[in-house]
Amino acid sequence: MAYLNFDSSKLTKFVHDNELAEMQAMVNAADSELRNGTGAGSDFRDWLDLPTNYDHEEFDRIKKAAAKINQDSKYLITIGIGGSYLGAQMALDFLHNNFYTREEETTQVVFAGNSLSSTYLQDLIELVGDADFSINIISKSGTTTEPAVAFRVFKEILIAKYGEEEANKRIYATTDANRGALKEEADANGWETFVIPDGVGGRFSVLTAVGLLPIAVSGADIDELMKGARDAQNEYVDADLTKNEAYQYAALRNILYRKGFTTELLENYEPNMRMFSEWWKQLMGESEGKDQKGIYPSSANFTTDLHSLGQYIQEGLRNLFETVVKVDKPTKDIKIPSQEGNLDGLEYLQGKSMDWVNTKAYEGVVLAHTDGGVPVMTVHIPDQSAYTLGYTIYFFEVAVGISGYLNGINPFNQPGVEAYKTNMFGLLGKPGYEEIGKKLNDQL
Ligand SMILES: O=P(O)(O)OC[C@H]1O[C@H](O)[C@H](O)[C@@H](O)[C@@H]1O
Repeated sequence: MAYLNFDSSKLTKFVHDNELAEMQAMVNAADSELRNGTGAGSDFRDWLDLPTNYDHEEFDRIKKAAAKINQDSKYLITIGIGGSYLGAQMALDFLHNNFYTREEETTQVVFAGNSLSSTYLQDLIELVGDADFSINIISKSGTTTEPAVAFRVFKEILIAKYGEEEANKRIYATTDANRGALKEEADANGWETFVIPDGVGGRFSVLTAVGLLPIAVSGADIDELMKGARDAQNEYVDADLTKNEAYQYAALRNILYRKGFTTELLENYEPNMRMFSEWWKQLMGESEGKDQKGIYPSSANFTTDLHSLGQYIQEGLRNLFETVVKVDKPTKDIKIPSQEGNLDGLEYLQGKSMDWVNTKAYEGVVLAHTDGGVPVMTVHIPDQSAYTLGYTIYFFEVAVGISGYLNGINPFNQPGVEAYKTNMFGLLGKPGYEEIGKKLNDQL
């Protein structure tokens, strides 16, 4: 059995025994497109062997930069959006205490540039106050509006606080190796730079410096993270569906999709995995939602959302399926105390582990939702270690590569995200976009 345990045993009501095997020929074709680069978007497959084929010199520099930041900064303002944000945030949440703060000992990693909210940015400025800080600006293109705005604001504060020379030592730029506005600015000012490799798209970049620097600054073990991903890279190579659980997941979600189950909910039973779902949503949504087709990636956080979305999932429109990422061994457990009088009626649970109760809730939900007509699959992950996270990241990355090719699309581009940007630039009066702006303003 693989390190992760993918459980599709509850799908029998929805998927016949023969169906998975009948996908094998299509999976072989998808595998060949992915591995041999014969599929669309083949220039963006370098994440496939990233865990074994990364820049070790840069990896060491990341650790050194993290150590320096830990010494000289109370805050690391990590600026980025989409693939240049979600991976780091989800890893920090996944790997740390729910009330994560490293303020007292070392550096608190905080995020900016992931929205256009002026209130958020001003709140962050007020949080940082007079404290020492550094900036990690992350942008593959170097031109994305949200991070560029936040960077301007914090750069100005940094220079005012430290003067240009010291400020230049406190800015770390993670961007393209050779091109782009950010690369140019970094070179001109002598900032330390880290590379987002050409062949790794933003949503596949968490195991590059994009994720690794903030994760290392947070004190998490990036060696273990890479080791987990490396072992997963070695695990999920066989195109044989009986042997490859990441491919099984990819094939089964396509089988379900073709039966009308067009929305997938990624679910967890740990509040600090909420952002894991947000990371997964970009990975799946940007990869698969194109050519007017694709599974819509959504999420739910349990047991919390059983008290809000639970009704819909149980009895609403039957286009949903669920993929649970279940932690088998919690980082911490608590025993439920006894209480005199038993007024809350919970005495039958006294002395029981709270995680056992959480797991019984999960089991009950799987059966109820299955009865209600919602297919449920589970990816069991052993714990919330850095190793497990690296492994799990790779599981979903390789699955979406196969899944995208199974559905006949290019899983590695994202042409659709430009449409709103063009409109926004027109409305903002960006030079070169005046005509578009004029037309749009007439429509408003
Ligand atoms: O890293 P950047 O070039 O700033 O891009 C950040 C994000 O924004 C874009 O709009 C894309 O849709 C994403 O795929 C990307 O991750």
